[in-house]
Amino acid sequence: MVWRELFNYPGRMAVAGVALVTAALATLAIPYGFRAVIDRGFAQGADHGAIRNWFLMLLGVVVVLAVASAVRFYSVSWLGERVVADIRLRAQRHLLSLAPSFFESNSPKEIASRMTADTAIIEQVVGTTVSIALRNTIMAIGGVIFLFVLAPGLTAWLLIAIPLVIGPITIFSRRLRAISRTSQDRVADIGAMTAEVLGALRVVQAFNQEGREGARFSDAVERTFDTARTRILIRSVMTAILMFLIFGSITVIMWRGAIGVAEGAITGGTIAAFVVTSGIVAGAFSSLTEVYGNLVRGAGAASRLAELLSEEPAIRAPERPLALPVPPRGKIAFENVTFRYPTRPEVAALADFTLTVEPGETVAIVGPSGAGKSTLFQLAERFYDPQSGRLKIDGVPLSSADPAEVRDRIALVPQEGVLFGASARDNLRYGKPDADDAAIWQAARAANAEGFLRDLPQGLDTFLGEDGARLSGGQRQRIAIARALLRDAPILLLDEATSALDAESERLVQDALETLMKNRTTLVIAHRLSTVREADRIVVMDGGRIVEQGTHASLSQAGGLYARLAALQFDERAIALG
Ligand SMILES: Nc1ncnc2c1ncn2[C@@H]1O[C@H](COP(=O)(O)OP(=O)(O)OP(=O)(O)O)[C@@H](O)[C@H]1O
Repeated sequence: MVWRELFNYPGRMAVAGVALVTAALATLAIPYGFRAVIDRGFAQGADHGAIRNWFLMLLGVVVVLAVASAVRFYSVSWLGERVVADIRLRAQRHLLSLAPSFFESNSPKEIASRMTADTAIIEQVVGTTVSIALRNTIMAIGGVIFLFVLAPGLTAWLLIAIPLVIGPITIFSRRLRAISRTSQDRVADIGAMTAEVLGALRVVQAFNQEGREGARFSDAVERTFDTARTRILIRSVMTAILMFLIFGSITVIMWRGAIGVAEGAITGGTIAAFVVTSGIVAGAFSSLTEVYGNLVRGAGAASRLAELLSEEPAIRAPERPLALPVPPRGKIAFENVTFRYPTRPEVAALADFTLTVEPGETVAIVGPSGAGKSTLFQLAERFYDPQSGRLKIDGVPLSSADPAEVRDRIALVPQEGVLFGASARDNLRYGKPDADDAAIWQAARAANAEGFLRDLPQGLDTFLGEDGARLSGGQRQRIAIARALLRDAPILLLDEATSALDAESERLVQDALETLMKNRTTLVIAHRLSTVREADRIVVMDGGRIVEQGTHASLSQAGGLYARLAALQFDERAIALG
């Protein structure tokens, strides 16, 4: 997946590759230059011109190294960031195409963490780790070849010393990595705990539990500290052992080298070049062992994301969708529909359910909790497909139509007015992004939302805040109604709010709803007496089936489930009026 994304930028990849190799070779050229400078440039009686030439050459290499390193860093990091940006965009587009059922078995929280944490790991791998790995591979191989050319005898010693140093590093780093992971988890616990407590601050204070929360937090902080202490202790010991091994081996090798110089077998410049190069080679090897873990982590992150991206949407348009008739009529029919939620296959949320709502008709759905009322809406919006039976809009089966076209014919007013963290204007025209202010105000007026919208500090530009927390329940409902009015769809799915509003607010919402329902086919999950009284038909549901149908008057008289529900659910006047 990552490769495919990378190959969208071949030019950038080529530049990065050339810079990478150039920088690695320039690094290796520096000790070679040192040798020449020491052996020839510093020789007694050497000619100043020769000294200048050697030093200028060395400076030239340094300039190449500096420029190549900068180009490498920029292009490789650029690739890392770009690839992650592309993956994030693709992932979000893909997630929005999945049916809601996917998120019942895959928690949105976990997916959010994949979008941030896993992509960050990939960014690190592409932007840093791969480049470190390539650079160090080139330097390790090139360096060893160079060392053999310089002094084969000493290199043999070095090849014994390298595993001696790398071995402990590998063992320690593995242990350290495990502890770092625990350490990160502990820090995450602290974050989660803080968020939880602040989110429930009112409850904590109302129950006077600040002390207990403090103690709980203090436990978590101390646990984090203990883990961190183990981590830094291991690191300290590791530093001591490594220092000894690295400088000990250098000392031994130098010692061998000094004997060589004394015997006239090698020059001082060669020794200097040898020490610097072996430092580079050792560094390269140790980086390689370190980045290996990161590469593995990156592969894990990439495969989790790839899995997410390859998830097929459960609902999609057929190859050749049937067009819905124009102009729309607004007829909606459920024909022998049986449906079980994928996560709860043992319960039939709808069982052989048949209902036809004629264009312009208002049908109130009433029933106890869990009767399947909301499920009707879920199927009408085609968030799920029924296991048997079918739904039709204007005579076209939903499964043969394009879901986008079906949803275009429907305006949904959910129980809780959902508000996005955006301006009032954008919230209102959510279902019709091209609506102008005149149309927005007209809808707001019809939804009884004009007054409070005009009172907002910056009018329609006012930011409605996270979850629209700055508006009351009734105001949010009226915004949802105005939104549905603007959308102007022939079918209205209305889930009346159960939350109690004060009488004034209730009346405003009710008036707004009446305007909205005019000339539309309406399916309303009713919680208010006024709604059921005005409906053309009341459908009483229980256990996924229709148990009664009729008007308020006829059903109240029948003395069945409706009469009992009405007595409980609607206020006392319901009984009196019924
Ligand atoms: N997303 C879901 N996953 C699994 N089961 C579900 C899901 N949503 C609803 N159900 C189950 O399906 C049945 C019908 O639920 P539905 O939400 O349609 O009832 P309802 O009549 O709207 O109830 P309420 O008035 O409480 O909202 C219930 O048994 C419910 O537990």
